[in-house]
Amino acid sequence: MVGLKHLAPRRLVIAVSGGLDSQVLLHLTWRLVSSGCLYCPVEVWHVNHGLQAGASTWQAQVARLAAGYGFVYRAFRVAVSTANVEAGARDARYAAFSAHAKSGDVLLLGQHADDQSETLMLRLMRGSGPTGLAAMAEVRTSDGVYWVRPMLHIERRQLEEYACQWQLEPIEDPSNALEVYDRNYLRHQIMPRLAQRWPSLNARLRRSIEACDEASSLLQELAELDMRQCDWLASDLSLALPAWAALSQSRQFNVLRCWFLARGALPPPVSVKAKLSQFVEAADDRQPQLSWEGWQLRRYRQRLYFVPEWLGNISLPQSRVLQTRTLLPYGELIVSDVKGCGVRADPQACWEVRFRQGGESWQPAGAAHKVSLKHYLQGRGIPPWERALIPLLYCDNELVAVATHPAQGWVAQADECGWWLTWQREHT
Ligand SMILES: Nc1ncnc2c1ncn2[C@@H]1O[C@H](COP(=O)(O)OP(=O)(O)OP(=O)(O)O)[C@@H](O)[C@H]1O
Repeated sequence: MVGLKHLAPRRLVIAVSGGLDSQVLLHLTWRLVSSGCLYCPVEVWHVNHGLQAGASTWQAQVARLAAGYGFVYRAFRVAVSTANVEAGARDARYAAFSAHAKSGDVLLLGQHADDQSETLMLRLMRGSGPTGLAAMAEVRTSDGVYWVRPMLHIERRQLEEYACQWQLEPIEDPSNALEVYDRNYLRHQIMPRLAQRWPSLNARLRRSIEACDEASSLLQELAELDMRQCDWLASDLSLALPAWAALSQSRQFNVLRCWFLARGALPPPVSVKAKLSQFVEAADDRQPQLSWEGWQLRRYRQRLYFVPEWLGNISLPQSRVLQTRTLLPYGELIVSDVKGCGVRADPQACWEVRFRQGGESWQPAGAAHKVSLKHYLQGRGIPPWERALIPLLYCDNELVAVATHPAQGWVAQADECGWWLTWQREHT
């Protein structure tokens, strides 16, 4: 198995459906463990999608398998949305794995070379670009968890021979025969014909996959360079509009695509792309915006912002009593003691966090007199859609501090000692 011996996991988890691939994966792992090549706790995880009559029987069969190999066994029951059963089952399964995996875990999945070729073909049919056509990654990390597919270079035929040699008894999922599912249709009707005409089909397709993977890495590197050039700020998800607009159109799209994918959002569809130049050229005071799939592109003072739509729909509390940690609907305020500068600490006073209603005024640190909050926020370049969300700190009904900059400490009135407030804002 590719690379598995070289991993040093905190815990090794094998995702086992009970089918051919995962049974071979399980057996190979057991051989590595029993020959002393792998020293770590090993667990077998099974997801019961509850979709088939045999689901509970399979769950029990996988439990027996795991016990036979001497591995810890865990099963998760998930609910699958029925709109698209195939994708729903996969999403529910990956969500269950993500929810239970911990940083340092290595999670093994049993996809093989034929699965990889099918994935490429499915993505071609969907019109994917280089990133999609790079198909499944052999190793991917997320939140410290390694998702590894060690059998991507092994053909299904080889797995069948292995299963036969070791007398494994894979569970046959009857839904694998249903050609209403695109993958099954490809597997049964298309791939065998292609392989007849072009022998070593998987190896041929793998060359394209590798070329796409390389092209995708280059596009990512170019996007990172361009984003730096465009003064991209992670703190407020924005970049400089003039620098971005000066790029060629392909590089503009490339920046947006990589930017959005990194935030877990879908890249802009063709309909949005077609409106981009109009959006860039619109006058500032028109407050132009483009929306798709729960996200918006907005402009403010020569910067381009990528804003999650839910931000506009948050229901904010009228007021919250300030605590050492005050949880707000999209972030947290943390109070710590400081010397030299801070909000003057008076534990006897009534401290509250509120949000903007309009008409507020206050006296920022160093200012000779009070200013309107609206002008203050304009002066700090806070975009209009952000202003309602900024936590305001009140002491005995008087506005004393304003959290204008997420993810940074903020102070209002200088004093000998006091409180330092950190506003940790959640971005999606
Ligand atoms: N119900 C499940 N529980 C745990 N892991 C699963 C489950 N379904 C799939 N997997 C994991 O994902 C891999 C790829 O899944 P795929 O969608 O090809 O499912 P599959 O065809 O049912 O896999 P298999 O050939 O193991 O039956 C499997 O090899 C396995 O590691």
